[in-house]
Amino acid sequence: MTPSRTRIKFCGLTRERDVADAVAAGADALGFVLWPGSKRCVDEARLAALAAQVPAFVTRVGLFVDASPEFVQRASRHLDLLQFHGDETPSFCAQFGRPWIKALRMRDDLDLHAAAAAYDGAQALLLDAYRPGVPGGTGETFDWSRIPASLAKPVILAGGLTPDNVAGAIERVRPFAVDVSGGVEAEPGVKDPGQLSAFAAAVAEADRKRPA
Ligand SMILES: O=C(O)c1ccccc1NCC(=O)[C@H](O)[C@H](O)COP(=O)(O)O
Repeated sequence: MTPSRTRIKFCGLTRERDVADAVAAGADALGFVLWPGSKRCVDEARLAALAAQVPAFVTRVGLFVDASPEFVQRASRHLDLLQFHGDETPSFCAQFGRPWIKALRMRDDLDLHAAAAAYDGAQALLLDAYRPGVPGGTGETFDWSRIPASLAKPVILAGGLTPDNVAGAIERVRPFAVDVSGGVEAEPGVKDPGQLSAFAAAVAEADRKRPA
């Protein structure tokens, strides 16, 4: 499938004003980190408040890192899509009967074709940088040439994207969507409205230059 435009997911939102700014900038999806080890973590009450502010047709994504099934189940009341960022198995991810995606950290030995086959129930694979001991939000890029031109699942490209490098990433990878957290922040968990708009503008510009 060749999408007509690159979707945008802004991740790690913690504040109402950032949700409003991200939607105004043109977000297709907003990510809420539900892992207590993150500076961007929101608790269930914050999640409920932020999720209630998201308009129709903008996807509310919850990020989990090896969470308990009970927690995922409870949080999913406020979510449209589940994103699993830890060592969750395909059957763990599928047990909630909700749409889900799997984040894969690009360790040197990761076989993407095998992962796409294993996680065949996923709606997409989110490819992120690998740093030992850090499940996500590293602010680091990885070698995009490792992503095959054709994969059995749509690719969401993440890891160290910024308004300055996202156009090159789109040109190189042609992902279904791009995901950014640190590259549009003033500090962890605090988005910068100018960076959100600049990122969305860079994506739109890259799409305009994309061959038909
Ligand atoms: O952002 C976090 O703190 C985080 C913690 C644990 C798991 C995932 C986390 N973020 C996941 C994301 O989807 C980020 O957007 C993605 O890793 C890219 O982050 P960045 O490199 O900062 O753009």
